[in-house]
Amino acid sequence: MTLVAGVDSSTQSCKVVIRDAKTGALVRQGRAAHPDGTEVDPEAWWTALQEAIAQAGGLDDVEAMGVGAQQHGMVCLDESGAVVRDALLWNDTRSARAAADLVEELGGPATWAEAVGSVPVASFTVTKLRWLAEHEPDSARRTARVCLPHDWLTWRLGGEFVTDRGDASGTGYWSPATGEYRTDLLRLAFGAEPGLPRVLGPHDAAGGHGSVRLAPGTGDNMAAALGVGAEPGDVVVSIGTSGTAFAVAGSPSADPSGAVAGFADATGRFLPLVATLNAARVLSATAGMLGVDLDRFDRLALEAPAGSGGLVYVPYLEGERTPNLPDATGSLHGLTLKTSTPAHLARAAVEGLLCHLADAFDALGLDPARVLLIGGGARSEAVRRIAPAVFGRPVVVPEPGEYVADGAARQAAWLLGGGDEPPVWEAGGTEHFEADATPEVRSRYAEVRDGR
Ligand SMILES: Nc1ncnc2c1ncn2[C@@H]1O[C@H](COP(=O)(O)OP(=O)(O)O)[C@@H](O)[C@H]1O
Ligand SMILES: O=C(CO)[C@@H](O)[C@H](O)COP(=O)(O)O
Repeated sequence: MTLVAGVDSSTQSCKVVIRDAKTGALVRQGRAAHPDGTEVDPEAWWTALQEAIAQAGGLDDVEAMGVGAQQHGMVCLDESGAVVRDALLWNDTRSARAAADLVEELGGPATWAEAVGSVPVASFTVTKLRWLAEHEPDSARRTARVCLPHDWLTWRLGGEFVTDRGDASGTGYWSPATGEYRTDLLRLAFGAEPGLPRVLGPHDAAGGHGSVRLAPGTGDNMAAALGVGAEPGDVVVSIGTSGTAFAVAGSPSADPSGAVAGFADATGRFLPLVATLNAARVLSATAGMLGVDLDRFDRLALEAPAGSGGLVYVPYLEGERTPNLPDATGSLHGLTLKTSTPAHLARAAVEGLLCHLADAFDALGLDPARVLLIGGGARSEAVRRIAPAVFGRPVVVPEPGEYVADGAARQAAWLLGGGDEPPVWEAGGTEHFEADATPEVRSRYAEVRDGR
Protein backbone atom coordinates (compact mmCIF):
# COMPACT_ATOMS: atom_id res chain seq x y z
CA MET A 1 0.00 0.00 0.00
CA THR A 2 1.33 3.47 -0.89
CA LEU A 3 0.72 5.93 1.94
CA VAL A 4 0.29 9.70 1.83
CA ALA A 5 0.04 12.18 4.70
CA GLY A 6 -2.05 15.34 4.98
CA VAL A 7 -1.64 18.12 7.52
CA ASP A 8 -4.11 20.70 8.77
CA SER A 9 -2.22 23.36 10.70
CA SER A 10 -5.30 25.36 11.72
CA THR A 11 -5.91 28.09 14.22
CA GLN A 12 -6.54 25.89 17.23
CA SER A 13 -4.64 22.70 16.44
CA CYS A 14 -2.54 20.64 14.06
CA LYS A 15 -4.00 17.43 12.65
CA VAL A 16 -2.24 14.79 10.58
CA VAL A 17 -3.94 12.00 8.62
CA ILE A 18 -2.21 9.12 6.87
CA ARG A 19 -4.20 7.57 4.05
CA ASP A 20 -3.94 4.96 1.33
CA ALA A 21 -2.97 6.94 -1.78
CA LYS A 22 -5.11 4.74 -4.02
CA THR A 23 -8.42 4.47 -2.15
CA GLY A 24 -8.12 7.26 0.39
CA ALA A 25 -8.78 4.85 3.28
CA LEU A 26 -7.72 6.29 6.64
CA VAL A 27 -4.78 4.37 8.10
CA ARG A 28 -3.84 6.42 11.16
CA GLN A 29 -3.98 9.99 12.51
CA GLY A 30 -2.69 12.38 15.17
CA ARG A 31 -3.31 15.85 16.56
CA ALA A 32 -1.71 18.44 18.82
CA ALA A 33 -2.94 21.76 20.20
CA HIS A 34 -1.79 25.21 19.11
CA PRO A 35 -1.43 28.06 21.60
CA ASP A 36 -4.30 30.52 21.99
CA GLY A 37 -4.05 34.03 20.65
CA THR A 38 -4.02 35.96 17.41
CA GLU A 39 -0.22 36.23 17.20
CA VAL A 40 1.85 33.09 17.44
CA ASP A 41 5.50 32.12 17.21
CA PRO A 42 5.57 29.83 14.11
CA GLU A 43 7.87 27.54 16.08
CA ALA A 44 4.71 26.47 17.98
CA TRP A 45 3.23 25.19 14.69
CA TRP A 46 6.44 23.24 14.06
CA THR A 47 6.37 21.67 17.53
CA ALA A 48 2.68 20.76 17.16
CA LEU A 49 3.34 19.28 13.72
CA GLN A 50 6.11 17.06 15.11
CA GLU A 51 3.83 15.95 17.93
CA ALA A 52 0.89 15.23 15.58
CA ILE A 53 3.16 13.30 13.17
CA ALA A 54 4.54 11.22 16.05
CA GLN A 55 1.00 10.53 17.28
CA ALA A 56 0.10 9.44 13.73
CA GLY A 57 2.88 6.83 13.87
CA GLY A 58 5.57 8.80 12.01
CA LEU A 59 6.34 9.20 8.33
CA ASP A 60 8.78 6.31 7.74
CA ASP A 61 6.38 4.47 5.44
CA VAL A 62 4.83 7.61 3.87
CA GLU A 63 5.71 8.54 0.25
CA ALA A 64 4.25 12.04 -0.03
CA MET A 65 2.76 14.72 2.18
CA GLY A 66 0.79 17.95 1.71
CA VAL A 67 0.38 20.78 4.21
CA GLY A 68 -2.89 22.68 4.55
CA ALA A 69 -2.96 25.58 7.01
CA GLN A 70 -4.91 28.60 8.19
CA GLN A 71 -4.90 31.27 5.50
CA HIS A 72 -3.52 34.84 5.49
CA GLY A 73 -1.16 34.72 8.53
CA MET A 74 1.88 37.00 8.09
CA VAL A 75 5.20 35.21 8.63
CA CYS A 76 8.17 37.56 8.22
CA LEU A 77 11.70 36.16 7.81
CA ASP A 78 15.04 37.93 8.00
CA GLU A 79 18.06 37.42 5.71
CA SER A 80 19.08 34.30 7.63
CA GLY A 81 15.58 32.78 7.51
CA ALA A 82 14.84 33.48 11.18
CA VAL A 83 11.33 34.63 12.05
CA VAL A 84 11.33 38.41 12.64
CA ARG A 85 8.35 38.53 15.04
CA ASP A 86 5.38 36.37 15.98
CA ALA A 87 3.06 35.70 13.05
CA LEU A 88 -0.11 37.83 12.95
CA LEU A 89 -3.02 35.48 12.27
CA TRP A 90 -6.09 35.86 10.03
CA ASN A 91 -8.23 36.69 13.10
CA ASP A 92 -6.00 39.50 14.37
CA THR A 93 -7.87 42.74 13.75
CA ARG A 94 -5.16 45.31 14.59
CA SER A 95 -4.68 46.07 10.88
CA ALA A 96 -8.30 47.19 10.33
CA ARG A 97 -7.22 50.84 10.00
CA ALA A 98 -4.45 49.83 7.58
CA ALA A 99 -7.02 47.93 5.51
CA ALA A 100 -9.30 50.97 5.28
CA ASP A 101 -6.34 53.18 4.32
CA LEU A 102 -5.17 50.77 1.61
CA VAL A 103 -8.65 50.50 0.14
CA GLU A 104 -8.82 54.27 -0.14
CA GLU A 105 -5.27 54.71 -1.44
CA LEU A 106 -5.79 52.35 -4.37
CA GLY A 107 -9.03 54.01 -5.41
CA GLY A 108 -11.74 52.11 -3.54
CA PRO A 109 -13.10 48.59 -3.09
CA ALA A 110 -13.88 47.94 -6.75
CA THR A 111 -10.26 48.67 -7.74
CA TRP A 112 -9.00 46.09 -5.22
CA ALA A 113 -11.58 43.50 -6.29
CA GLU A 114 -10.51 44.02 -9.90
CA ALA A 115 -6.79 43.81 -9.00
CA VAL A 116 -6.71 40.75 -6.71
CA GLY A 117 -10.26 39.35 -6.58
CA SER A 118 -10.88 40.56 -3.01
CA VAL A 119 -11.27 43.76 -1.03
CA PRO A 120 -8.75 43.53 1.81
CA VAL A 121 -9.95 43.58 5.42
CA ALA A 122 -7.79 43.07 8.51
CA SER A 123 -7.45 39.34 7.81
CA PHE A 124 -5.47 39.82 4.61
CA THR A 125 -1.67 39.63 4.71
CA VAL A 126 -1.26 42.87 2.76
CA THR A 127 -2.92 44.87 5.55
CA LYS A 128 -0.76 43.21 8.21
CA LEU A 129 2.34 44.26 6.27
CA ARG A 130 1.11 47.86 6.22
CA TRP A 131 0.52 47.65 9.98
CA LEU A 132 4.05 46.33 10.47
CA ALA A 133 5.61 49.08 8.36
CA GLU A 134 3.75 51.72 10.38
CA HIS A 135 4.03 50.29 13.89
CA GLU A 136 7.19 48.20 13.98
CA PRO A 137 9.59 49.79 11.48
CA ASP A 138 12.56 47.81 12.88
CA SER A 139 10.80 44.50 12.24
CA ALA A 140 9.73 45.77 8.82
CA ARG A 141 13.34 46.72 7.95
CA ARG A 142 14.58 43.25 8.95
CA THR A 143 11.93 41.51 6.81
CA ALA A 144 13.71 40.02 3.79
CA ARG A 145 10.97 37.52 2.87
CA VAL A 146 7.31 37.11 3.73
CA CYS A 147 5.16 34.00 3.53
CA LEU A 148 2.07 32.27 4.93
CA PRO A 149 1.71 29.53 7.57
CA HIS A 150 1.58 26.64 5.09
CA ASP A 151 4.49 28.08 3.07
CA TRP A 152 6.58 28.35 6.23
CA LEU A 153 5.87 24.75 7.30
CA THR A 154 6.62 23.44 3.77
CA TRP A 155 9.87 25.42 3.80
CA ARG A 156 10.83 24.07 7.25
CA LEU A 157 10.07 20.55 6.06
CA GLY A 158 11.80 20.62 2.69
CA GLY A 159 13.79 23.83 2.30
CA GLU A 160 11.91 25.16 -0.75
CA PHE A 161 10.35 28.61 -0.51
CA VAL A 162 7.09 27.94 -2.36
CA THR A 163 3.34 28.43 -2.11
CA ASP A 164 0.28 27.57 -4.20
CA ARG A 165 -2.47 29.49 -6.01
CA GLY A 166 -5.02 28.98 -3.23
CA ASP A 167 -3.01 30.42 -0.37
CA ALA A 168 -1.41 33.11 -2.56
CA SER A 169 -4.91 34.36 -3.37
CA GLY A 170 -5.42 35.30 0.31
CA THR A 171 -2.47 37.65 0.49
CA GLY A 172 -3.95 40.66 -1.31
CA TYR A 173 -0.89 40.86 -3.59
CA TRP A 174 -1.52 37.96 -5.97
CA SER A 175 -4.18 37.94 -8.65
CA PRO A 176 -6.21 34.75 -9.21
CA ALA A 177 -7.33 36.13 -12.59
CA THR A 178 -3.81 36.59 -13.99
CA GLY A 179 -1.89 34.12 -11.82
CA GLU A 180 0.72 36.80 -11.09
CA TYR A 181 1.98 38.59 -8.01
CA ARG A 182 1.05 42.29 -7.79
CA THR A 183 4.32 43.47 -6.30
CA ASP A 184 3.16 47.04 -6.89
CA LEU A 185 0.48 46.44 -4.21
CA LEU A 186 3.04 44.90 -1.90
CA ARG A 187 5.16 48.03 -2.33
CA LEU A 188 2.11 50.27 -1.81
CA ALA A 189 1.42 48.52 1.50
CA PHE A 190 4.92 47.89 2.77
CA GLY A 191 7.14 50.41 1.01
CA ALA A 192 9.46 47.58 -0.08
CA GLU A 193 9.30 44.28 -1.93
CA PRO A 194 10.40 41.42 0.33
CA GLY A 195 11.02 38.06 -1.35
CA LEU A 196 7.88 36.01 -1.98
CA PRO A 197 7.44 32.25 -2.33
CA ARG A 198 7.29 30.82 -5.86
CA VAL A 199 3.69 29.87 -6.77
CA LEU A 200 3.44 26.20 -7.70
CA GLY A 201 0.79 24.53 -9.84
CA PRO A 202 -1.79 22.22 -8.19
CA HIS A 203 0.31 19.04 -8.32
CA ASP A 204 3.85 20.35 -8.67
CA ALA A 205 6.52 19.04 -6.32
CA ALA A 206 7.59 21.23 -3.40
CA GLY A 207 10.81 19.37 -2.61
CA GLY A 208 11.16 16.60 -0.08
CA HIS A 209 11.40 15.91 3.64
CA GLY A 210 13.84 12.99 3.83
CA SER A 211 12.27 10.39 1.55
CA VAL A 212 8.80 12.01 1.75
CA ARG A 213 7.92 14.01 -1.38
CA LEU A 214 6.13 17.28 -0.61
CA ALA A 215 3.02 18.50 -2.44
CA PRO A 216 2.49 22.26 -2.85
CA GLY A 217 0.07 22.43 0.10
CA THR A 218 -2.62 25.13 0.26
CA GLY A 219 -4.88 27.21 2.49
CA ASP A 220 -7.20 25.28 4.78
CA ASN A 221 -10.40 26.17 2.94
CA MET A 222 -8.95 25.11 -0.42
CA ALA A 223 -7.77 21.87 1.17
CA ALA A 224 -11.23 21.33 2.69
CA ALA A 225 -12.83 21.72 -0.75
CA LEU A 226 -10.49 19.03 -2.06
CA GLY A 227 -10.97 16.82 1.00
CA VAL A 228 -14.74 16.87 0.92
CA GLY A 229 -14.80 16.44 -2.87
CA ALA A 230 -16.69 19.70 -3.50
CA GLU A 231 -17.91 20.07 -7.08
CA PRO A 232 -19.49 23.00 -8.94
CA GLY A 233 -23.09 23.05 -7.67
CA ASP A 234 -22.10 22.49 -4.02
CA VAL A 235 -21.79 25.11 -1.32
CA VAL A 236 -19.64 24.09 1.63
CA VAL A 237 -20.29 25.73 4.99
CA SER A 238 -17.43 25.14 7.39
CA ILE A 239 -17.83 25.77 11.12
CA GLY A 240 -14.28 25.81 12.47
CA THR A 241 -12.58 28.62 14.37
CA SER A 242 -13.69 30.67 11.38
CA GLY A 243 -16.99 30.23 9.62
CA THR A 244 -16.76 29.95 5.86
CA ALA A 245 -19.17 29.45 2.98
CA PHE A 246 -17.56 28.66 -0.34
CA ALA A 247 -18.09 27.10 -3.75
CA VAL A 248 -15.89 25.74 -6.53
CA ALA A 249 -16.08 27.97 -9.61
CA GLY A 250 -14.72 27.81 -13.15
CA SER A 251 -13.88 31.50 -13.40
CA PRO A 252 -12.44 34.15 -11.07
CA SER A 253 -14.74 36.50 -9.18
CA ALA A 254 -14.43 40.12 -8.05
CA ASP A 255 -17.06 41.31 -5.55
CA PRO A 256 -16.71 45.06 -5.00
CA SER A 257 -18.86 44.84 -1.84
CA GLY A 258 -15.99 42.90 -0.27
CA ALA A 259 -18.27 40.20 1.19
CA VAL A 260 -17.07 37.50 -1.20
CA ALA A 261 -13.33 36.90 -1.41
CA GLY A 262 -12.41 35.79 -4.93
CA PHE A 263 -9.88 33.10 -4.01
CA ALA A 264 -8.23 30.49 -6.23
CA ASP A 265 -8.64 26.82 -5.29
CA ALA A 266 -6.16 23.94 -5.10
CA THR A 267 -7.15 22.31 -8.41
CA GLY A 268 -6.57 25.14 -10.89
CA ARG A 269 -10.10 26.53 -10.49
CA PHE A 270 -11.50 29.23 -8.18
CA LEU A 271 -13.07 29.38 -4.72
CA PRO A 272 -15.37 32.35 -4.03
CA LEU A 273 -15.60 32.40 -0.24
CA VAL A 274 -17.26 34.36 2.55
CA ALA A 275 -15.43 34.16 5.89
CA THR A 276 -16.53 35.09 9.39
CA LEU A 277 -14.35 35.53 12.47
CA ASN A 278 -16.93 33.92 14.73
CA ALA A 279 -18.01 30.30 14.40
CA ALA A 280 -17.44 27.16 16.53
CA ARG A 281 -16.11 29.13 19.48
CA VAL A 282 -19.51 30.82 19.83
CA LEU A 283 -20.79 27.40 20.90
CA SER A 284 -17.92 26.60 23.25
CA ALA A 285 -17.93 30.12 24.75
CA THR A 286 -21.66 29.89 25.47
CA ALA A 287 -21.29 26.37 26.86
CA GLY A 288 -18.56 27.83 29.09
CA MET A 289 -20.90 30.62 30.26
CA LEU A 290 -23.46 27.99 31.14
CA GLY A 291 -20.87 25.79 32.84
CA VAL A 292 -21.76 22.73 30.71
CA ASP A 293 -19.90 20.52 28.23
CA LEU A 294 -20.73 20.52 24.51
CA ASP A 295 -23.02 17.47 24.74
CA ARG A 296 -25.09 19.02 27.50
CA PHE A 297 -25.08 22.32 25.58
CA ASP A 298 -26.57 20.52 22.56
CA ARG A 299 -29.30 18.93 24.64
CA LEU A 300 -30.15 22.31 26.19
CA ALA A 301 -30.35 23.99 22.77
CA LEU A 302 -32.71 21.31 21.52
CA GLU A 303 -34.97 21.69 24.57
CA ALA A 304 -35.86 25.33 23.80
CA PRO A 305 -38.41 26.32 21.13
CA ALA A 306 -37.46 27.57 17.65
CA GLY A 307 -36.80 31.30 17.91
CA SER A 308 -35.65 30.93 21.53
CA GLY A 309 -38.78 32.73 22.73
CA GLY A 310 -37.51 35.94 21.06
CA LEU A 311 -34.01 35.82 22.55
CA VAL A 312 -31.50 36.88 19.86
CA TYR A 313 -27.75 36.32 20.13
CA VAL A 314 -25.57 38.33 17.73
CA PRO A 315 -22.30 36.38 17.86
CA TYR A 316 -19.65 39.03 17.13
CA LEU A 317 -17.47 37.79 19.99
CA GLU A 318 -14.13 38.52 18.26
CA GLY A 319 -15.23 41.59 16.33
CA GLU A 320 -16.31 40.56 12.82
CA ARG A 321 -14.94 40.40 9.32
CA THR A 322 -18.11 39.81 7.28
CA PRO A 323 -19.75 42.21 7.86
CA ASN A 324 -16.56 44.23 8.27
CA LEU A 325 -16.96 45.31 11.94
CA PRO A 326 -13.55 44.67 13.50
CA ASP A 327 -14.47 46.40 16.77
CA ALA A 328 -17.95 44.91 17.20
CA THR A 329 -18.90 42.87 20.25
CA GLY A 330 -21.58 40.24 20.70
CA SER A 331 -24.98 41.02 22.11
CA LEU A 332 -28.07 39.39 23.57
CA HIS A 333 -31.44 40.92 22.92
CA GLY A 334 -34.87 39.91 24.19
CA LEU A 335 -34.13 38.79 27.73
CA THR A 336 -37.31 38.25 29.73
CA LEU A 337 -38.06 36.14 32.77
CA LYS A 338 -39.23 33.43 30.35
CA THR A 339 -36.11 33.47 28.16
CA SER A 340 -33.68 33.65 31.10
CA THR A 341 -33.00 29.92 31.03
CA PRO A 342 -29.91 27.92 30.04
CA ALA A 343 -31.93 26.24 27.28
CA HIS A 344 -33.03 29.54 25.71
CA LEU A 345 -29.49 30.89 25.83
CA ALA A 346 -28.04 27.74 24.27
CA ARG A 347 -30.62 27.75 21.48
CA ALA A 348 -30.15 31.48 20.87
CA ALA A 349 -26.38 30.89 20.48
CA VAL A 350 -26.93 28.12 17.94
CA GLU A 351 -29.54 30.14 16.04
CA GLY A 352 -27.42 33.31 16.16
CA LEU A 353 -24.40 31.47 14.79
CA LEU A 354 -26.49 29.83 12.06
CA CYS A 355 -28.17 33.13 11.09
CA HIS A 356 -24.69 34.65 10.85
CA LEU A 357 -23.54 31.79 8.61
CA ALA A 358 -26.75 32.02 6.59
CA ASP A 359 -25.85 35.66 5.90
CA ALA A 360 -22.47 34.43 4.63
CA PHE A 361 -24.17 31.77 2.51
CA ASP A 362 -26.56 34.37 1.02
CA ALA A 363 -23.66 36.66 0.12
CA LEU A 364 -22.38 33.98 -2.28
CA GLY A 365 -25.58 34.49 -4.27
CA LEU A 366 -25.85 30.83 -5.27
CA ASP A 367 -28.69 28.34 -5.31
CA PRO A 368 -26.70 25.15 -4.86
CA ALA A 369 -27.83 21.58 -5.42
CA ARG A 370 -26.19 20.58 -2.11
CA VAL A 371 -25.14 22.39 1.08
CA LEU A 372 -22.39 20.49 2.88
CA LEU A 373 -21.76 21.23 6.55
CA ILE A 374 -18.23 20.49 7.83
CA GLY A 375 -15.78 21.58 10.55
CA GLY A 376 -15.72 20.95 14.28
CA GLY A 377 -19.01 22.81 14.84
CA ALA A 378 -20.81 20.42 12.47
CA ARG A 379 -20.27 17.70 15.10
CA SER A 380 -22.92 19.46 17.20
CA GLU A 381 -26.29 17.69 17.03
CA ALA A 382 -28.07 20.99 17.70
CA VAL A 383 -26.26 22.66 14.79
CA ARG A 384 -27.08 19.77 12.44
CA ARG A 385 -30.77 19.77 13.37
CA ILE A 386 -31.31 23.53 13.48
CA ALA A 387 -29.22 24.41 10.38
CA PRO A 388 -31.81 23.28 7.78
CA ALA A 389 -34.51 25.33 9.59
CA VAL A 390 -32.40 28.50 9.61
CA PHE A 391 -30.91 28.00 6.12
CA GLY A 392 -34.36 27.13 4.76
CA ARG A 393 -32.95 24.15 2.86
CA PRO A 394 -31.71 20.63 3.60
CA VAL A 395 -28.09 20.18 4.63
CA VAL A 396 -25.75 17.26 4.04
CA VAL A 397 -23.27 16.43 6.81
CA PRO A 398 -20.38 14.24 5.67
CA GLU A 399 -19.24 11.85 8.37
CA PRO A 400 -17.14 13.73 10.93
CA GLY A 401 -13.55 13.93 9.79
CA GLU A 402 -10.53 16.10 9.15
CA TYR A 403 -11.41 17.38 5.69
CA VAL A 404 -8.57 19.92 5.51
CA ALA A 405 -5.95 17.29 6.31
CA ASP A 406 -7.74 14.89 3.94
CA GLY A 407 -7.54 17.42 1.11
CA ALA A 408 -3.83 17.92 1.74
CA ALA A 409 -3.37 14.12 1.67
CA ARG A 410 -5.34 13.90 -1.60
CA GLN A 411 -3.08 16.60 -3.06
CA ALA A 412 -0.08 14.46 -2.03
CA ALA A 413 -1.64 11.47 -3.81
CA TRP A 414 -2.13 13.68 -6.87
CA LEU A 415 1.57 14.57 -6.77
CA LEU A 416 2.42 10.85 -6.86
CA GLY A 417 -0.15 9.88 -9.49
CA GLY A 418 0.04 12.92 -11.76
CA GLY A 419 -2.73 13.60 -14.31
CA ASP A 420 -5.03 16.56 -14.83
CA GLU A 421 -7.41 15.79 -11.98
CA PRO A 422 -6.83 14.69 -8.38
CA PRO A 423 -7.29 10.97 -7.73
CA VAL A 424 -10.84 9.81 -7.11
CA TRP A 425 -11.17 8.54 -3.54
CA GLU A 426 -14.05 6.51 -2.14
CA ALA A 427 -16.55 8.93 -0.62
CA GLY A 428 -17.47 8.45 3.05
CA GLY A 429 -21.03 8.33 4.32
CA THR A 430 -23.24 11.38 4.69
CA GLU A 431 -26.22 12.25 6.88
CA HIS A 432 -29.06 14.36 5.51
CA PHE A 433 -30.92 16.81 7.73
CA GLU A 434 -34.22 18.46 6.86
CA ALA A 435 -36.52 20.72 8.87
CA ASP A 436 -39.36 23.17 8.37
CA ALA A 437 -37.91 26.57 7.49
CA THR A 438 -38.04 29.22 10.23
CA PRO A 439 -37.72 32.50 8.27
CA GLU A 440 -39.02 34.42 11.29
CA VAL A 441 -35.82 33.45 13.16
CA ARG A 442 -33.74 35.09 10.46
CA SER A 443 -35.86 38.22 10.23
CA ARG A 444 -35.80 38.73 14.00
CA TYR A 445 -32.01 38.22 13.97
CA ALA A 446 -31.67 40.71 11.09
CA GLU A 447 -33.64 43.33 13.06
CA VAL A 448 -31.35 43.02 16.05
CA ARG A 449 -28.18 42.75 13.93
CA ASP A 450 -29.09 45.97 12.15
CA GLY A 451 -30.23 47.74 15.32
CA ARG A 452 -33.77 48.23 13.98
N1 LIG B 1 -19.59 18.52 19.32
C1 LIG B 1 -19.19 19.79 19.14
N2 LIG B 1 -20.04 20.80 19.34
C2 LIG B 1 -19.67 22.08 19.15
N3 LIG B 1 -18.43 22.45 18.78
C3 LIG B 1 -17.52 21.48 18.58
C4 LIG B 1 -17.85 20.10 18.75
N4 LIG B 1 -16.72 19.38 18.47
C5 LIG B 1 -15.75 20.29 18.17
N5 LIG B 1 -16.23 21.54 18.25
C6 LIG B 1 -15.50 22.81 18.04
O1 LIG B 1 -14.91 22.84 16.77
C7 LIG B 1 -13.75 23.69 16.80
C8 LIG B 1 -12.64 23.01 16.05
O2 LIG B 1 -13.07 22.79 14.74
P1 LIG B 1 -12.05 22.67 13.55
O3 LIG B 1 -12.84 22.58 12.29
O4 LIG B 1 -11.07 21.60 13.86
O5 LIG B 1 -11.40 24.12 13.66
P2 LIG B 1 -10.00 24.68 13.14
O6 LIG B 1 -9.75 23.98 11.86
O7 LIG B 1 -10.26 26.13 13.00
O8 LIG B 1 -8.97 24.40 14.20
C9 LIG B 1 -13.43 23.94 18.26
O9 LIG B 1 -13.79 25.30 18.55
C10 LIG B 1 -14.33 22.97 19.00
O10 LIG B 1 -14.78 23.47 20.25
O1 LIG C 1 -9.35 33.56 7.06
C1 LIG C 1 -9.91 32.54 6.69
C2 LIG C 1 -10.43 32.39 5.33
O2 LIG C 1 -10.31 33.53 4.53
C3 LIG C 1 -10.04 31.43 7.67
O3 LIG C 1 -10.91 30.43 7.20
C4 LIG C 1 -8.68 30.87 8.02
O4 LIG C 1 -8.19 30.14 6.92
C5 LIG C 1 -8.69 30.09 9.31
O5 LIG C 1 -9.31 28.85 9.23
P1 LIG C 1 -9.66 27.90 10.45
O6 LIG C 1 -8.50 27.81 11.34
O7 LIG C 1 -10.87 28.44 11.09
O8 LIG C 1 -9.97 26.57 9.80
